[in-house]
Amino acid sequence: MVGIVTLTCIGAVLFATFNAYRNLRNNIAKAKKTGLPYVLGPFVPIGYGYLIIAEILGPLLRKIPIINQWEWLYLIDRQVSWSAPRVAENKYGDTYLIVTPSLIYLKTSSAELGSQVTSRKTDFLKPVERYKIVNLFGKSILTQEGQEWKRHKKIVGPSFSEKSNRMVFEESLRQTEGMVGLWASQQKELEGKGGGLKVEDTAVDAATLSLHVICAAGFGVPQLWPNEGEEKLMGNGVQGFSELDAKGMHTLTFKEGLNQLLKKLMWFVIFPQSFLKISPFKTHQSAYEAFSECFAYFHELLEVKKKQMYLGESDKSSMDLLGPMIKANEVSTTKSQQAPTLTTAEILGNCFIFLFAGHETTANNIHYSILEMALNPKIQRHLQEDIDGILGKDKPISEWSYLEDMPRLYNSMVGATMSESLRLIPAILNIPKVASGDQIVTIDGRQFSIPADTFVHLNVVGTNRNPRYWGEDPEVFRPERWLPKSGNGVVKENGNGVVKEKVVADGLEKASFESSNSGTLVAPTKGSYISFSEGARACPGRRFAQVESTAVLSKLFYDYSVELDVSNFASEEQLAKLDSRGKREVYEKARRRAENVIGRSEQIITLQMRAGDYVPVVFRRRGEERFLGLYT
Ligand code: HEM
Repeated sequence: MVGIVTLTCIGAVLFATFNAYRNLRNNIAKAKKTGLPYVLGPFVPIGYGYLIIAEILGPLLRKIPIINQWEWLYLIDRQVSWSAPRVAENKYGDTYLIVTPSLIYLKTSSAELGSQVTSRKTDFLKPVERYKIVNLFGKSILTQEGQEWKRHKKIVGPSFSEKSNRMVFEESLRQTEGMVGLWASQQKELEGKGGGLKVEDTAVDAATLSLHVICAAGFGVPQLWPNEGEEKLMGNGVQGFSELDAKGMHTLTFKEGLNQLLKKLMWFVIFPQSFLKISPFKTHQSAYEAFSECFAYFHELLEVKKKQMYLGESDKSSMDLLGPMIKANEVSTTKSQQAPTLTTAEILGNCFIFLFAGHETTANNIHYSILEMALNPKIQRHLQEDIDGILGKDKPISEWSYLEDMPRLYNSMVGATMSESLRLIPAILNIPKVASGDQIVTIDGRQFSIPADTFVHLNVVGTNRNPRYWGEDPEVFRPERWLPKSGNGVVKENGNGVVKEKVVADGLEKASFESSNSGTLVAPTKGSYISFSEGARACPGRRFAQVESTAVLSKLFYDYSVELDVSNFASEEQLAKLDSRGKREVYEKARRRAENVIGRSEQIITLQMRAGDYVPVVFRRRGEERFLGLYT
């Protein structure tokens, strides 16, 4: 008996090995035909199984002599585009393949190829089966392809309107005041004595702020900071959603539920919900609790909103992201054949996707932009000069105008700063696509045939830092490159390496902030700035995020300057004895540490600082800076 089992096992292994060998040979033949450079390997970290194997096996194999020379080992590091930007591209060129027995993988940092991939939406599909995990509440625009995606897009797309952008602007300003109010309440004694507002980890507060903005502008349920009273809601709160304590049968507040679910989402990747529900581990139980609380809240929210619509309050500003979906749901329940419809589960699915796709991404952009300002005092001063020039002195946020001020702020150093920050530190490292059949593409005037089912990764960092499009200093944080007429270092190409004239403003900026009379930001070469992706599947929340970041950064830097906290490198007494040069040396130490910490960032869902990493900063009232004046 044992003999038969052993023989069967050996037979199965031999068969699998032979099959793998045969497939590899086939794939090598296809790869050779493309004419693109390729590297061989047993697998690529696509899919959770391979990802886990790569995470465990990669570091082990990299320690073994001779084996550690294998290029493949470095290419499969899922952080490689961030941790070693453009190293592979410098060796193989902007486009290369990894060939394995199970698939051909293509990675590209070419704007020309990227544009073809994103614009040929039926030739290169989104591998939506890999996004299934976020179908926790129902299918959504993110997790659908083809006709189904079109149906979602038709309904969800109009949610991102100018009306909702205006709400985002106003809410972001209010929330920035709320966040600063929290910092001030935590350290009253420091401010006013020139001590400033010390913030240990800006990422945490930026995440809360961003969640508050989506809750209010997206779902009409404004939120409070812990130090604020309910009077701050000015009657706009929604019972059961806006309070600081859980009400009724709920064990978590709406905000706690969302926060907890977004933080613990990875558990739903690893285990089925049914297991998390009965798991003896606390962290699993709280992940499940967050899910079921959110499920209940989303249902209740729909009811509240439907009631508002029924009562003729559909124009209430809070209807924006949800309104079009609820209307489509009403159509679906009345079985009208005319308009596209959405089921209740699909509305919940899309609500969750807005939170999932829009919350951490925007928060990270705000967080890293603030840190870049602390690292680059001269740029910070330029930013503040622009803000002052646009807003004048002492303008309360109630007088900031979305139509007048927003476009001017966006098209100034403010928009330039967040765009530059997102160019160098994008939220997502790779944008995945799959070739739906053999596809002919053109790169530098040559045609290549990409085999069917090739898995494509558009390398966001590799593209955004490609010297071909970004001039001689693509690694340098230089927001001025986005401003027109500044020797901006954005190279316009026609795809054959021929430099064309510089062009300003892509369609989006023009359409979005059209009342601008202050010029527009430089539009990079098509396909060379892909932090929001491009084409039909580009981020629909782009303007939402841009408006939010613009408002937050403008308000913060209108009132405050940010400096790195140097208390780990010199005490107050030591600082008092130092001359300018000595103080600058201390600041440089803090800068080196901060750059190190930022460099260690990693992509879990989005690119963010590692758990336990943070860069403490101090916000000081304008005119009370300690270190910025040392950099003239
Ligand atoms: C700085 C902030 C943001 C960045 C960098 C960003 C980036 C992206 C990228 C790269 C994609 C394409 C992903 C892919 O193809 O795999 C995407 C898709 C998406 N984003 Fe954003 N996003 C941001 C903010 C937002 C916001 C605020 C929302 C909503 C409120 C949002 C909603 C979505 C949705 C629904 C999709 C899926 C679109 C589709 O598949 O058709 N994003 N985003």
